Amino acid sequence: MKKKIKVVGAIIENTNNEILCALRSLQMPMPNLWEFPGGKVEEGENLQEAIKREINEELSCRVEAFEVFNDYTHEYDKFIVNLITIKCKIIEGTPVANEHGALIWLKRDYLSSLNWAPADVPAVEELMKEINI
Ligand SMILES: Nc1nc2c([nH]c(=O)n2[C@H]2C[C@H](O)[C@@H](COP(=O)(O)OP(=O)(O)OP(=O)(O)O)O2)c(=O)[nH]1
Repeated sequence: MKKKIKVVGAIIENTNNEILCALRSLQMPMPNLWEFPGGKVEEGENLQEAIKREINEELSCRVEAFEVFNDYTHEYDKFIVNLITIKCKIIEGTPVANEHGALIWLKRDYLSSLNWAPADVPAVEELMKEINI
């Protein structure tokens, strides 16, 4: 049976209404795909705790986590990912790519120009449907 992992991803928007997109590095599994920064939820952690910890580790900044934005399960060849995206706001620091190949801020309209991890596609589509200011 395939292993199922629970993963949280942060949807971080800046004051220009751009979304933070992160490129998985060549050292990571599933390299060269774009994702929402985050990672696996550890045992005993709630989603909010997990996303704050992951963002601190990966981007060296602190976020406030709001509501769940999208919850989608995707079956990859070797495992199943339940990706839960959460809207977040940076409350301290500026994102630094400690682990990712690149970080970019993109307006919603351009999100589909990136090659996203398959589990992220529904969240990306939902974001693109949100009203652009
Ligand atoms: N972080 C993140 N992972 C995603 C997304 N979409 C998606 O399919 N994944 C997959 C890639 C990985 O197989 C898995 C998350 O693993 P990870 O390697 O980022 O998690 P982690 O930081 O806890 O890693 P680790 O050091 O414990 O191995 O979920 C996404 O938007 N963000």
